Amino acid sequence: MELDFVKLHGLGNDFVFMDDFSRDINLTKEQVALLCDRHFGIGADGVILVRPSERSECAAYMHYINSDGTLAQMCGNGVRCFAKYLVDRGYVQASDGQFVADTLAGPKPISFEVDDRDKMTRATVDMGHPILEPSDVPVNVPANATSADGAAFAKDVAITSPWGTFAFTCASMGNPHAICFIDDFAQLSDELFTNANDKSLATLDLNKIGAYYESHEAFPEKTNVEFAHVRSGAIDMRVFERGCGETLACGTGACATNVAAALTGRSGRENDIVLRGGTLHILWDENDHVMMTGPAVESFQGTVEV
Ligand SMILES: N[C@@H](CCC[C@H](N)C(=O)O)C(=O)O
Repeated sequence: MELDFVKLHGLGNDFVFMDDFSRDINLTKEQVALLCDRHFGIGADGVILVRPSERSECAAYMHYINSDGTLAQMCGNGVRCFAKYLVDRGYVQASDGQFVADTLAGPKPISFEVDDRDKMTRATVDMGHPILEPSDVPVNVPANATSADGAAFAKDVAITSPWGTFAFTCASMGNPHAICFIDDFAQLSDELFTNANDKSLATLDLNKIGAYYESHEAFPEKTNVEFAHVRSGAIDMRVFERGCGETLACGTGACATNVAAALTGRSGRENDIVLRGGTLHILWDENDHVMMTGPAVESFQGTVEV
């Protein structure tokens, strides 16, 4: 079968988009893995099928599939690219400046900016409220803290690994995240770094430690794993994503990290989250909504045989 595709990315977190308004694309896990393969396929972190929405207020439905073929409820970088796909192809009027995207995690209102050719450049997505109750994240640990709004959550919960014990704060943005803040990388085992003479977030061996925690028994639906370092005015973050491994950026991960930093008293509620692929601006507002702002870029389009 030949399928048309468009490749888009948000800060290097990249996706193969396909028009599935007729709902007749049914990809197997193997086909998704091949499309996402960087040597034998197009190369991407996930596939996004653009489908009709059953909600009258929504322009379309984003069906997100990780590169290993598993479904995820939400994708922050993907939903900005979804907005660009819809605006640039005229499914959403550029002059409207806003619309609502439908996702497995519910409707997400989006406002966007366009350039002088009416192509979308940046978007702010209302990602909704974070889910903090541990059983809803889900994470199999009891809540050990309460937010200023009275929400119980798992704060800096110690979970052991073969390389030492790490403290995770857990939150869901529709999909699960476990965030570990590290102040001093020099204290960690040499085995966790690709260069033990330069221990930093940049040299942390995420393929080792991220993969371990992604599938840890504490996380019944697996988890996205973030390692973060708070500095003045910004938070540096790297992510090992459930179902695709390390990516250059993760929108939901940036939102969850911002929430976790605020919840644990490490920062305020508004931060630049600095990822390998660039920076997202995240605000956890007074109405308990997390607002994510960042770019979306189209790379190329083509036809592929699956
Ligand atoms: N890259 C995404 C998240 C994609 C889904 C994730 N891997 C999961 O399985 O939950 C983002 O930008 O949020």
